[in-house]
Amino acid sequence: MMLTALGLMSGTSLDGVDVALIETDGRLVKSIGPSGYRAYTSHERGLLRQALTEAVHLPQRDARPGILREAERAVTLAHAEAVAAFNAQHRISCQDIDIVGFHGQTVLHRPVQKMTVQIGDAAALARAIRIPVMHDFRAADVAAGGQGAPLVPVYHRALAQSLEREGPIVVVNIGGVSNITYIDGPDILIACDTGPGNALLDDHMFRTMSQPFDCEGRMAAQGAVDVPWVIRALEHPFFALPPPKSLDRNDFASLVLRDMSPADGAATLTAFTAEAIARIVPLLPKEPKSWIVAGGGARNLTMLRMLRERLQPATVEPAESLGWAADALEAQAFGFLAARGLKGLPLSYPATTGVPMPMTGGLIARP
Ligand SMILES: Nc1ncnc2c1ncn2[C@@H]1O[C@H](COP(=O)(O)OP(=O)(O)OP(=O)(O)O)[C@@H](O)[C@H]1O
Ligand SMILES: CC(=O)N[C@H]1[C@@H]2OC[C@@H](O2)[C@@H](O)[C@@H]1O[C@H](C)C(=O)O
Repeated sequence: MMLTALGLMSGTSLDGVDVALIETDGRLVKSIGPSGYRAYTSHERGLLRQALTEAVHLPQRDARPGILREAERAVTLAHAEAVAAFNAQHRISCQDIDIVGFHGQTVLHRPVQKMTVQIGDAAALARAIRIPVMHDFRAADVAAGGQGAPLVPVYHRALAQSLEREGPIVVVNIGGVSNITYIDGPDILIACDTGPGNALLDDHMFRTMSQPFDCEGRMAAQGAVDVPWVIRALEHPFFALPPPKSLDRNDFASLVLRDMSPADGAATLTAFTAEAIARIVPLLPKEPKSWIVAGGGARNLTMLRMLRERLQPATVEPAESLGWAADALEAQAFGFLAARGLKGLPLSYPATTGVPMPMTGGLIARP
């Protein structure tokens, strides 16, 4: 049975809430509907940044001391507003939507300690929007010994099925953290995080230029890469680990650039992200033939150039050039995952998260 699913994603970039509608049975994507976005205010972003700092001390995953409670309230409210505005704009009523997939906001991700924490109150959201809400997608995987991330690979696979192209294909999502999905025919699906995405670069642009990100990679385009710094940064043991593997947004936050201009800093951090993505190639079964770049990083032209230089002769193209919505892809994925969760289908596999067996997940909150 086809379901109309509304996916909601608030990613590690802490920029806002993406909303996307899809029609799916959890296997096939029948149609892709409109998408929307509700940016966080600077107050909300500040709260989320504080929540990330405080989450490091969380004693258990459902505890919400201090600022975390306040941040959770803000996340829930922002999502409720995002859905209300989206439904009003597209004249959709709550009865038209079968299920909402609510990722929440990750504030801590330490799978080794079986801790992955996404804040957001699903029961309150379900009451506010009067639609059943599936949430807590990562917990079952982590409890079973998996990484709990990335979860979008099953959606990338569903989209790639409609592309008639020879594998292996890699979809790389450059959000706050970068992750890849390797697809080779109907049976081979491998995934992992690769390293930084835009988070270090965003933090650098904010610190040095009071800008939220390096628009189109213009700042990086004017700078010179500090190659020894990138080589040293890549000595971190994470990069030599084979997939599956995952990261917390702040796993590389302790890496500090030496004193350099904002442009050189942007160029160096962009090169670090691109090089970290390219480092996954020798850890994959075969060299990919084509790369599809999704996430906000696909809008960074310097990032795309640096990726092309490192991944040739493979082709590198932004997801949008295939007609995929680069910004809404993850929100669509969480709509798709909600449909899969409702049907008890796997969200993750041994080769995508390291979970011992294919694993379904998600909990339901009803209005
Ligand atoms: N026009 C642009 N030029 C350059 N970079 C951009 C542009 N638009 C967005 N970005 C980058 O993309 C980021 C947002 O990406 P995205 O929405 O994919 O992240 P996310 O969903 O929060 O992250 P994650 O995938 O880690 O959960 C911004 O913080 C910025 O760094
Ligand atoms: C724990 C967590 O929230 N991880 C995110 C993060 O952002 C990108 C990367 O790290 C990915 O592993 C994951 O998000 C995507 C949506 C995923 O689960 O596929």
